[in-house]
This record gives sequence, structure tokens and C-alpha cells, in this order.
Amino acid sequence: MAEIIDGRAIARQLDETTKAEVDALVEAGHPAPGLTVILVGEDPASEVYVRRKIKACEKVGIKSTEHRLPADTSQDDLLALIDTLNKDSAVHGILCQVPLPDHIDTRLVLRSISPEKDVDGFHPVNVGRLSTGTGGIVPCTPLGVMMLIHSVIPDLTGKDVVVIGKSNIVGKPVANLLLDAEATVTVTHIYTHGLPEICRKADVIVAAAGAPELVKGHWVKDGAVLIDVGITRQETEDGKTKLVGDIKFDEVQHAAAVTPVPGGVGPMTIACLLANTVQAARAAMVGNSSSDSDYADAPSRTMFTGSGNNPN
Ligand SMILES: Nc1nc2c(c(=O)[nH]1)N[C@@H](CN(C=O)c1ccc(C(=O)N[C@@H](CCC(=O)O)C(=O)O)cc1)CN2
Repeated sequence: MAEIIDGRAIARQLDETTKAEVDALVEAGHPAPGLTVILVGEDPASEVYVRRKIKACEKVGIKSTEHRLPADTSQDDLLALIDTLNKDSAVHGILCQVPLPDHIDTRLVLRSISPEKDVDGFHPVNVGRLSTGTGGIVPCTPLGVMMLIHSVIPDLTGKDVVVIGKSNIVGKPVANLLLDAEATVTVTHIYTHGLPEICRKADVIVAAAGAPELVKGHWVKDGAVLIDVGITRQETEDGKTKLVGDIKFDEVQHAAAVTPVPGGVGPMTIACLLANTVQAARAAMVGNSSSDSDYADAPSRTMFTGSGNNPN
């Protein structure tokens, strides 16, 4: 029987560390860290995620501000808002919920957020730092994935890890983090030939293809660890909706451990956002924001990984 990796419990643990960091900053006379969340349009899933982010901020003492903009907001107006927030010293973290409406150039918007305030870790400066192992802000979902893996495999040295999915938000950054942890990483995607055979050799599979129930039981070797990043809403026969991951959960009981959907990677994404916000605030408050070691020794970063970025 595979162990279920409880993402909600691990996220709560991380939130406790984050709250302690917020308390320590405030006790030292600093203002509470401030996070600004921008939501453009009315995508129902994005509304859910933004609500959760705002509520989570309250729990750990982060001061959150929301900007809800209509779907027809112009790109220039959005860029002007971000420019104002970049200059506001009470704002330590800025995130723009994606997806954005089609008339807005997402890449341009994400790179307009100051790298120091980019708590999503999507800015090219942070992407470059991650891929060279030189600090920066790590994207929330990949950071959460690493913490979930480390909760069952503390040392990944030499482990064979297959990542399914090559997105900029999950697949590519998670591959970099796994390499930093000395794993042997194979990055694949839905067009990869022989995907079942490749997966069958893996000690760990990170499924992030956005393809519901792609990974079948016979793709998984006995004792593997499975991390399911996919979340697809499906309608059931009785007209209700259910969330489905990229792994066929019922067929993988021979794995050592598996993350559920919901309750696995999702809650970690939000907990890591809070941790990133505190790190950005701390860097702004103590200066030194361009140093390689800004985040490397932060408690929230080292809690499950043992260390920050490996420089080698
Ligand atoms: N600016 C960003 N936009 C998006 C990100 C991101 O990291 N930054 N990631 C995803 C959505 N996302 C965060 O924003 C996110 C997805 C899922 C969850 C979550 O808690 N999921 C729950 C289920 C929730 C449900 O009922 O739908 C779970 O898995 O248990 C949190 C955040 C895209 N956009």
C-alpha cells in the first residue's frame, strides 16, 4: 500500500516556520512583510487560488493587498500598476495570477515585476539564478515539489528522476532543482517516445504534463515515489466536478509513496509563496538583495532540503 504524502500537513509545518520568521521580523522592529496579488479577469480557478493566497497570508501575519482588475484591462494599465508597486517600499512581494487574458503579453508583464519582488520566481533574472545555482527566488510549485520529495527521500544523490512536462513554471525549474540535489534527471513530455518504459526505470516521477491520468500503474516500478502536479477539473456522471491528477491514483498502490490530488502539491504552492514573500521582505529589510546567499540559509528554504542552492 503506497504511503500518501500529506501535502496539507507539510504545508502547515512550513507555515509555522514562516510565521515564526514574520514574528521575528516584527519583533526586531520591522514592518510586517507585504504581498500584493493582481488578478485580471474572472477565471473561476484563479479566483479560488487568489482567495486561498489572501487567506493564507492572514494566518502567518503577512499583510496582503489585492488588485482585482476587469478582463478588458489594457496591458499599459497593468504595467503602470506594476510600476507603482515596484516603487512602493511597503510592498515586498508582487504576484500576477496567470493565466492572463489573451490580449496581454504574459512574458512582458512577468518581466516587468522587479526581480527582488518577484515572489513567483518567474522573472528571467530569477530563472537565470536558479539555472546557475546562484540563489534568487525559486518558483513556488517546484520548491513545494522538492519539499514533498525530501519528506520521503532526504538524499536524492544518484536517484533516477523522470520529470514529465517542460513548462517554464514547473518542468524546467523542478529539473534544475533536482540536478542541484545530485539526482539524475530525465525531462520528458507528452511527445516523448517510449514514455512508459522511461518512467518504469524511475525512482521518482514528477508528473506535470497537465494530462489527466496519463501515468498508468504499469509505468511505475515497485517502490517508486510519485509526485502529481496535475490538477484537472472533470465532470462526474452525477453532474458534479472532481479534481484529477496526471497519475492514475488507483493503479499505483505498488509505489512507495504518492501525492494525492487535491491535498498534495497544491497546498505546498501556497505555503511556498508565503515563504518566498518573507524571504523577499527580509532581503529588502536587511539590504543585500543581490547576494547569492539571500535565500540559501533561510529556515523555510532549508527545512526539508538540508541546504540552499548547490554552487557546483
Ligand atoms: N502567479 C501564479 N499563477 C499561477 C501559479 C503560480 O504559482 N503563480 N500556479 C497555478 C495555480 N496555483 C497558484 O496560483 C495554485 C494551484 C492549485 C492550488 C491548490 O491549493 N490546489 C488544491 C485544490 C484547489 C481546488 O479546489 O481547485 C489542491 O491541490 O489541494 C493552489 C495554487 C497557476 N497559476
